[in-house]
Amino acid sequence: MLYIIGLGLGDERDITLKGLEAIQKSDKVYMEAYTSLLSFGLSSDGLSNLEKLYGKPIILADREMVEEKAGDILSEAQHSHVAFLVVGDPFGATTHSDLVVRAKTMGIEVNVVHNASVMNAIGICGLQLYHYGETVSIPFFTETWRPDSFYEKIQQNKNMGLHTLCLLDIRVKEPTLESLCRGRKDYEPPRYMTINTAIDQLLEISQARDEPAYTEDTECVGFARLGSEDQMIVAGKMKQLQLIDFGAPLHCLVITGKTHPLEEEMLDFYRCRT
Ligand SMILES: C[S@@+](CC[C@H](N)C(=O)[O-])C[C@H]1O[C@@H](n2cnc3c(N)ncnc32)[C@H](O)[C@@H]1O
Repeated sequence: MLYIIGLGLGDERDITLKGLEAIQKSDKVYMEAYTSLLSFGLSSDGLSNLEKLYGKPIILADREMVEEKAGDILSEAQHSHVAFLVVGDPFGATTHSDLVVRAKTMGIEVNVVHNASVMNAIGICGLQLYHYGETVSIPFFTETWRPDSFYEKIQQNKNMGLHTLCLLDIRVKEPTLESLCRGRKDYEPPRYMTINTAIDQLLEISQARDEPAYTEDTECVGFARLGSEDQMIVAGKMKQLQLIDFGAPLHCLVITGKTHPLEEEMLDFYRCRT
């Protein structure tokens, strides 16, 4: 049996009772550690908090492990109970479908335990979830790679009056360029994109267009550490949010479309006053 269990967004206590029971029944517990982050991070302390509450040792599975060793995880699940933990919801903006497809193809029973995701937690600001268009991901620009495919999607959403959720890049366990050349793997320190960097990049792309889909005066909402006790939510123009320090990761940004008066009333609670 393969259990795929959502942990929610805040800390170890956000697990559901069903999720906890499934972990306790499992012979081995893996935790996916590269598409999101619980609010206390994955330091050795953070991990031991999880292990203490869940009563089981947890094996951290980075991208390499999930991509290269999925076969091993799945063959364990053929004859024992294996839990695969995912921060947020297993199907909220993450693609664990490949694992499910491989498991089902091998005849392994798959049991998914859902939890809160960033995709629904953003509802707290009052912008209606059914007024959103396609979600976009903003990757870190480099000197030589400045992809702008998110721009057309934001423009299409804007044209339809829809809001856009921008998920911001996470770089965990990325091999350094030097180490790739040397054939030995050294890793860059983890990087999590801030709202400030996202806005810099978004404006760099829109400023090169004739009739930009958004400008520094476009209304947005910035979210940091949703679901944790110190979560931060601020609504304001892009140029206002650009100056705010949102603190520790994770961050995401919503570019608003056409708003309903009730949405505006809710947004007022979060409005930037500067
Ligand atoms: C791949 S998505 C997260 C998927 C996760 N499975 C879920 O359901 O929430 C990761 C991105 O979502 C955003 N994000 C995730 N959790 C967040 C949080 N608690 N607060 C703010 N943004 C968050 C960040 O932009 C992050 O880079």
